[in-house]
Amino acid sequence: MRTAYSVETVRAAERDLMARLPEGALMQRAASGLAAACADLLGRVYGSRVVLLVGSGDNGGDALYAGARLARRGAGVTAVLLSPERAHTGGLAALRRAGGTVSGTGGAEELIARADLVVDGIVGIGGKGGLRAEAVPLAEAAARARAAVVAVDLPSGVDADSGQVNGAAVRADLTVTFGTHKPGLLVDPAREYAGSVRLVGIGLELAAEAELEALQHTDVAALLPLPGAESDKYRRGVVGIAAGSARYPGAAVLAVAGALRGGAGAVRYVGPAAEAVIARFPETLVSDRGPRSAGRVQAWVVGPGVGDDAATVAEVLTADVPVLVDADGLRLAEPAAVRGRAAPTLMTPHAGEAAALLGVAREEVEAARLTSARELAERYGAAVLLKGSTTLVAGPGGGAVRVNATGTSWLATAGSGDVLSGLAGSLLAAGLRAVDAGSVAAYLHGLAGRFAADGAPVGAHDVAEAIAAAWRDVRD
Ligand SMILES: NC(=O)C1=CN([C@@H]2O[C@H](COP(=O)(O)OP(=O)(O)OC[C@H]3O[C@@H](n4cnc5c(N)ncnc54)[C@H](O)[C@@H]3O)[C@@H](O)[C@H]2O)[C@@H](O)CC1
Ligand SMILES: Nc1ncnc2c1ncn2[C@@H]1O[C@H](COP(=O)(O)OP(=O)(O)O)[C@@H](O)[C@H]1O
Ligand SMILES: [K+]
Repeated sequence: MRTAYSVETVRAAERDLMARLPEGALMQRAASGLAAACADLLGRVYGSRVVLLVGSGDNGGDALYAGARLARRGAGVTAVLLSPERAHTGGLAALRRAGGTVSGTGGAEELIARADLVVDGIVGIGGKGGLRAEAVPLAEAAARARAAVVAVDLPSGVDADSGQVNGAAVRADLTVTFGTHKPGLLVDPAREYAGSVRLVGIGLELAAEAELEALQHTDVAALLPLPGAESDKYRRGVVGIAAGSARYPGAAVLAVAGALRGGAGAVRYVGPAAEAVIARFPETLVSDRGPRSAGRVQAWVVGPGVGDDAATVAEVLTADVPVLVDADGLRLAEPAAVRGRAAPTLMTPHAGEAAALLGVAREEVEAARLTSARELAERYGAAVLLKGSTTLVAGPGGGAVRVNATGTSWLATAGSGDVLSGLAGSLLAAGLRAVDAGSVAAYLHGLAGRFAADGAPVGAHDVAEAIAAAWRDVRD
């Protein structure tokens, strides 16, 4: 499991560790890891031109000490000081001793244009808001330059805890982060500014709960529901799909396609698209009676393509088994009916649907994914899977939010959300907890999207078909 911790937790762990170590030891660990990453990126350090962008805090100190290490290996290193009187004293002295030079911000843009590497030590976890005005032209020059950009701890200007970006921020090719990932490195829009991320251990002991968790292959493999020798189709779980309409039969077909690949032993379909479902998937158990009379299921999926069929949504919400609510179902569900449920509920909105539920603009949700997912989970007392460039799954009781690492923008294709809801519903029926079902489904769906696309556009049915390959890859 990859984890990310809040700034508050990182600060507390740093304090504990610093109290036990000689002064400056932690910063030397950070600088040594940073210099090594810069050297790897440069390939040849000797003779290279390195520009350090140095702010007034310890983030700038890391950059200065790393710059000193590179200067000792023969790089030409210039530090651009944003606040010369407040730059880290020890770091500055170390850089000067190693033969590095120092410059103010005048002329910095030309230096950046000629550099092989720009190290962004403007601001780290001490940052508030977007970049300050004097730093903006430097970030812009770095973005224009051919130099590789390495961010120290975080790209300056992004919010470490939320992943929000308010105003200008540095765009890095690589971020070297210390001790632990910060939430902003894993959640868009900030994630996009970070480039690839390298974690340098500095010995922090993080006792508190993580803010974010990202499942890895082994975590997913441990959660996948596998049939035992004594399994039969009912013991593996039956998932009910209440989806589709005369107008949108395809949503039903795609939700069933996902559900058949999710580990439940049988898929039961109720709704007006039974003919289309059976034509494509003859193994589906179909019923033209309402959800309550359709026969026992261990979990329901309701909503994809149901149009305005509020009665079906309301009926499913009274079920005493886990229910996944998606698409039209999110619009039609009575908030009180969701909140009043005793069995688990998993809601799977995209940003537009989440915005409608929260009563804000879509852009607000996209700018603040983490808080939006948490807020929805709390308001509805449900697990919430927020889809999009970063897929998050928040539990109803707070705690670490799951962030999916496998997504690909090839998944932004009509109907792929229907496949996801069928898949997640199937995992719920097989017995996974709501947060696990959502995050395992997002993981498999993301991998399936990558496998199906392989660099070319795909349709949602291709994604469904690739889910089996995603399972095999995870279990390998
Ligand atoms: N304390 C330590 O021993 C260690 C610190 N570490 C480094 O220290 C950093 C945190 O250092 P600090 O607490 O000094 O804080 P930062 O260096 O992140 O930022 C604080 C300074 O930046 C300025 N600032 C705040 N917001 C800004 C903005 N939006 N634009 C421009 N300037 C802004 C503030 O005036 C303040 O002087 C970490 O991110 C990490 O890089 C690491 O070296 C690990 C060890
Ligand atoms: N930019 C993106 N990067 C990664 N995944 C994305 C992106 N945009 C959409 N997705 C994924 O594609 C799927 C689309 O679902 P949804 O928006 O419900 O579409 P539909 O309603 O057409 O099925 C979701 O799994 C979502 O997370
Ligand atoms: K930085």
